Amino acid sequence: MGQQDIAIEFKNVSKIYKLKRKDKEVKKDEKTQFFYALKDLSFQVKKGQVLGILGTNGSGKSTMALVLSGIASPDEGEIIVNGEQALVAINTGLNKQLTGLENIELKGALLGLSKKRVQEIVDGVIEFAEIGDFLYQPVKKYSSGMKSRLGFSINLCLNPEIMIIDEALSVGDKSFAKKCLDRMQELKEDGKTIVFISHSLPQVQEFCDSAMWLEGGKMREYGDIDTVCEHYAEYIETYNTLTKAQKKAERDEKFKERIIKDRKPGLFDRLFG
Ligand SMILES: Nc1ncnc2c1ncn2[C@@H]1O[C@H](COP(=O)(O)OP(=O)(O)OP(=O)(O)O)[C@@H](O)[C@H]1O
Repeated sequence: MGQQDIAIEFKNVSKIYKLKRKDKEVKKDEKTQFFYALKDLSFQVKKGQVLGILGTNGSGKSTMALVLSGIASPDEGEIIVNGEQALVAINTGLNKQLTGLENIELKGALLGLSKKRVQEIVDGVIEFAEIGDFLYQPVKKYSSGMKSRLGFSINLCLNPEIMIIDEALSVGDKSFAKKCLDRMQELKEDGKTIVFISHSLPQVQEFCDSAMWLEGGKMREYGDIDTVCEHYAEYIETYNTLTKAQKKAERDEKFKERIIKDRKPGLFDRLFG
């Protein structure tokens, strides 16, 4: 496979977050900790590939969407993206003070689009989002379903080569989710590269041709859709048989593995100094 066939490449990518601990038993100098939201991920996504990202709460899926779309940058490693990418997510990308229309104009200006192109996107959003006069209201007055409709529609109308969808279908009504899925199917048939992050295993399995399973910020498995979904379903089934205390112990154990004990001064000075 040549470099021209690759849409996305991660080379040893890590994302580090700062964590403030308030528990009384934690020593003063350990109140601030750093941990890996994503750890040492290396993989490639081919052009036209439809990749599903699976993982339980806190496994790093949304962080993955942020670094994939360039909203957040990795703290270690390198991400190479060939083609314009757009992120569709519930809570990112929209300015709450601005109206829906102003959000489209702002996005167009940031991307350097012509007036004509922006008008085409506005027309497309009016048709697809079906939010009526709310387009002229500030986004802070929108319900989460409306925000998702607007965000999804803007990104669809931008027609990006790489589309990253983070849980955008989990809010709003079923008929709109169906309309989005139909549109995503068209994008897939058009050969666009799609990264689809969802809590719904059946949705991922139906729509994607490959899957990545994230666990504790690390890649547990990456490959053919049916194989990864089967292993993930088995894991979830076993996990669901655990008691509350066992689940908590497992979560705590995984979290400990993500904490960075060895503070590399250079890195931390650069990140947080
Ligand atoms: N801005 C932030 N600052 C500090 N920690 C963060 C931040 N964003 C996320 N985290 C933490 O990073 C880890 C990964 O979070 P992320 O949201 O990527 O997981 P997720 O798989 O999308 O979870 P969920 O399914 O619950 O949405 C979690 O432990 C989360 O609490």
